[in-house]
Amino acid sequence: MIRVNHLVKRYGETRVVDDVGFEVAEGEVFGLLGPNGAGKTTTMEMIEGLRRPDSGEIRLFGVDAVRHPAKVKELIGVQLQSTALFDHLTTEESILLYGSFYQEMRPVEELLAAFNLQEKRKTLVKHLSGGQRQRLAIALAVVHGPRVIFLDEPTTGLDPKARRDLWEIIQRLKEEGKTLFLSTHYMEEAEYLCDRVAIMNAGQVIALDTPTGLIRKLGSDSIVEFAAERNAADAQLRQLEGVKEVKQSEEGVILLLTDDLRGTLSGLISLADQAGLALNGLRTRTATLEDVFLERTGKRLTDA
Ligand SMILES: Nc1ncnc2c1ncn2[C@@H]1O[C@H](COP(=O)(O)OP(=O)(O)OP(=O)(O)O)[C@@H](O)[C@H]1O
Repeated sequence: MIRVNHLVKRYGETRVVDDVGFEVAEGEVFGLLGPNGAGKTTTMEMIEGLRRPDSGEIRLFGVDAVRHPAKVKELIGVQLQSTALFDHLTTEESILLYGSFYQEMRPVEELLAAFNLQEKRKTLVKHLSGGQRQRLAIALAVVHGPRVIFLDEPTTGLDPKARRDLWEIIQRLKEEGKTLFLSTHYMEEAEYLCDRVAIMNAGQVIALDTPTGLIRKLGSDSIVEFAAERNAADAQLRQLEGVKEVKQSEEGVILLLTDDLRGTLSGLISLADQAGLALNGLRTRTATLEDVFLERTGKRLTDA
């Protein structure tokens, strides 16, 4: 349904999208995960026909999106930034206005219900909460019933409850059979929502798989974390039972990636006694996409 090959976009000397390629299947929730500036928006907007690539191929439903951007726009739904909404229209008026841009539109009632906005139908957009604005922005993207919907960082800036509500809406769209293409810098969001995730860093796709597939490739299912004042025991840490990798974040937190949590912990406690290591804030957790990012780039997603 979406096929991207060797996509490149340069601004000045910098290749902000640098030879990106992937395919998205019908009905899939596909995510671009990466830190700010990784090139996610630029990639999405080239697929949406809003920016022109310097080179590469983009096909949507078999249509060449680089040569026929206008044709592509009819087939897709793009979530507007919530700042692009008209503050002086009501929720219902906004839906009717956007619907009027298309030959056919979904009934207003159905959209208000699907996006949990019935009680806000007569409310001016400027009086909606952040979560309500985001829900409206997505309602407007699907007003004409597109098969594929693009959501650029749909939950950025929302509180946890509003984020959860939006996740539910995204899952319902998936259940309706829509294809969803979303970008996010929240790894839990990518893990929770996406069937497959392309991790982007500095313009490139550095990993692409299902969230569980990406984590499985780490070869370690658990992480042991603690803060240590010094890195003296590094070599010994590497030799602990089960440890596949030792990483140290900039704030001095040591992470042990392990496939034998029990063995690693008991070895670590003995080592701490022998070497006088204080294991401040010691905790264990299961591996996440954050660890995949750290393993590939040496940086934390949140610090990158
Ligand atoms: N029109 C432009 N002119 C020059 N540089 C640009 C332009 N648009 C984007 N860039 C640069 O391209 C890089 C990628 O930007 P992009 O917005 O695609 O990243 P992103 O991964 O979506 O990040 P964010 O989450 O911050 O939106 C950034 O370094 C950005 O400064």
